[in-house]
Amino acid sequence: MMGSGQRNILLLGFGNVGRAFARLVAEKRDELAGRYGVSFGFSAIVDIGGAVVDPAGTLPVLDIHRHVAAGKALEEFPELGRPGLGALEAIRTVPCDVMVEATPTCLRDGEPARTHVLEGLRAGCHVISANKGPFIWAYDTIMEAAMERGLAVGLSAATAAALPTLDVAELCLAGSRILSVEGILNGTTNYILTRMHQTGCAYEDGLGEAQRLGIAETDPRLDVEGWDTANKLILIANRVFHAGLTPRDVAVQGITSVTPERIRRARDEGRVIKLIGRIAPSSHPVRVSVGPEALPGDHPLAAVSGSEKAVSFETDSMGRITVSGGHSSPLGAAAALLKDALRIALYHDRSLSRSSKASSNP
Ligand SMILES: NC(=O)C1=CN([C@@H]2O[C@H](COP(=O)(O)OP(=O)(O)OC[C@H]3O[C@@H](n4cnc5c(N)ncnc54)[C@H](OP(=O)(O)O)[C@@H]3O)[C@@H](O)[C@H]2O)C=CC1
Ligand SMILES: N[C@@H](CC=O)C(=O)O
Repeated sequence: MMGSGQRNILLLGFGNVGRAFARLVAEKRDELAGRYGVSFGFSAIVDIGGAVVDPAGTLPVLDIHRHVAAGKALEEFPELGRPGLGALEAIRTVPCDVMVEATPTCLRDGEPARTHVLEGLRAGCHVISANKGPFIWAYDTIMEAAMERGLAVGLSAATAAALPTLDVAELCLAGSRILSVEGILNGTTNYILTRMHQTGCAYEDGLGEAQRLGIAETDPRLDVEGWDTANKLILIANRVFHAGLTPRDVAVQGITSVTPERIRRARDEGRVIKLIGRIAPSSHPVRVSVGPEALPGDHPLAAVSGSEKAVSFETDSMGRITVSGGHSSPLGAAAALLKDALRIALYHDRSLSRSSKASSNP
């Protein structure tokens, strides 16, 4: 537990991202201890059928990973498996310092992850999330619950993961006014559009490939209908501009109507079609929109290809800052979760113990 040197993690969801995260943390255990003096253990991992539990935080994560990769159910892991143990029961009964949410994003109401996050905070855990659902619907409620308890909420993995978006806006651009944000924030659609551009294939073919890479959402309509991009923009707008937005407030168009013919026409004109998300921070209310656009070849986002992403901030005093790369992948999402977990361990916990101050940001 907190202060004993090891931070224990309760992980919800053991799919592409959950597995990549558990494995990354286990494989980097010695490196993290050596470089940062921080050590993480897992006290519970939960998926839809049950859980594995070890309140001491010594779950043999790599063995569990191998067990699941061999096609066996998580909850059937010898001795530590708990068939039928659900997320809420695990949150209420298994001690942890940090709860990681990596279950599927639900656009309709953010559940059940929204309840998981609030219960995790009530149980006194910091929360880091790859899941956008809770925060598109209940951002302010969740942040208030965290602030009241002096707990941190990390959203790097939910806001384009390996591509830093919040860090750039909040840290690198501190003191500058952000006039506009535009970006390619969904790797799946950028992968599909790139394949269509290169090979003339239909969008369904590119989607199958993105699913095999493990980057498409559990429900891939979120990707191709533009909602994953919109959800990331809502989180960025709510965090950076205190916009108070939900999915009801955004104009979203995806790529399902982008035909090979339209791609060809754009190419003949020296243009490239990309799914672009925009935030206009100074409009009231803050305006967020998503849709396919035919960019001229020299546009800073035109060369972003495959599952890579990019974000571009226009500022009053630093000019235009564009960050690109950070391709979508379960490993990239895992690395973003690890970044938030480390930051909580290094800065939040220590400053809390020194000053007893609360903060909602890791
Ligand atoms: N894939 C990526 O590259 C990225 C994904 N994300 C986000 O990460 C989250 C997870 O994505 P991903 O790993 O790809 O999705 P997967 O579909 O691969 O994995 C989801 C996991 O959650 C489990 N699960 C579903 N419902 C529950 C529940 N009620 N309680 C406990 N576990 C549950 C599933 O169990 P079971 O398999 O048994 O059904 C599965 O283990 C999503 O919210 C996504 O938006 C963020 C960044 C990148
Ligand atoms: N489906 C997303 C991954 C998670 O955010 C993407 O394709 O970028």
